[in-house]
Amino acid sequence: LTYQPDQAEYEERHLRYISPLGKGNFGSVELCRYDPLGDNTGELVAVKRLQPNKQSNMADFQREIRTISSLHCDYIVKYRGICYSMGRLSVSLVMEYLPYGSLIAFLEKKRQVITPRRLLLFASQICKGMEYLQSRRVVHRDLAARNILVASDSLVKIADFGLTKIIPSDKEYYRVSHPGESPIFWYAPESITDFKFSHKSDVWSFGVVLYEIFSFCNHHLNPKVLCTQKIGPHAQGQSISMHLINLLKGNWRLPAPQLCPPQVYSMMTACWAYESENRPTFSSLGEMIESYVQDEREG
Ligand SMILES: CCc1cc(O)ccc1-c1ccc2c(C(=O)Nc3ccc(C)nc3)n[nH]c2c1
Repeated sequence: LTYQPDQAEYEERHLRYISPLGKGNFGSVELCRYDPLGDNTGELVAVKRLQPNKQSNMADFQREIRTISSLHCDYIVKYRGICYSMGRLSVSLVMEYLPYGSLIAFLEKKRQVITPRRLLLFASQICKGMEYLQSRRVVHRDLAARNILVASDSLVKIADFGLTKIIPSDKEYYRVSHPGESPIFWYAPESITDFKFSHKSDVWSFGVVLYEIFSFCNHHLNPKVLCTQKIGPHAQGQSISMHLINLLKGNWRLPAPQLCPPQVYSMMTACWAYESENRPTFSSLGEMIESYVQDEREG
């Protein structure tokens, strides 16, 4: 019996279902224990089953697996392997299980005890994870607090690569053919108007994640809630995007969350430069955050 800690293929008969973990971009995520010894000593894993009837997603699913199996970074949820079932008809993705769950629930629950310094630590970890993705020419396309998972009180990781795209080596951006269930309130303007995605559009979304973090993911201050309030209830469907674009063109941005340090809000607004080339890079954002943590310590 060879013990292979990071084996790439999981046998379905040893993958024991425990409970649901929520709806992802494709299929749903479940908590399972991989317990080949059958004595409950196996590791807990997060498993995303692809609904077998959605064969159209199979190609996307294979691409997601190829992308994330090549990522190795402390700030990105680790790939564990795959599990074939139904005689290799359907495939499941097996990922590292993060016990604290989503950053949204964590910040809402612990808002009384979390310091701005801890929020900056989380921001710098996400920034480092994004810097790593950029070094691999991977564009996440769905960076949002809902896709950040908490590994411990002092470590968060980027998750859910269902929408990631790899930038072709001869281009600076990736253009998708359709918006899909696009979370437009996290999208850069060029992603809304031209479906263009790049590291610079991920930087825009990073600014929205900073906003979510420093508003402790307060539901009443959620980007979708605030933008919809600003646009007004009468708009619906396609015109919501156009209303949002006009607001952004008119220089409206999400307001500074309460208690948000001015330097942090200026980082957010830098990420929200309308023209993508005027936005900072993840490495410069990382330096800004580090310098701000330094000042705070000396302050
Ligand atoms: C397998 C889907 C996937 C696909 C991908 O490409 C990247 C990451 C993930 C993923 C998604 C969710 C989780 C989770 C969790 O949801 N953990 C938790 C813990 C506690 C509570 C309350 N809720 C929740 N842990 N590891 C996870 C990995």
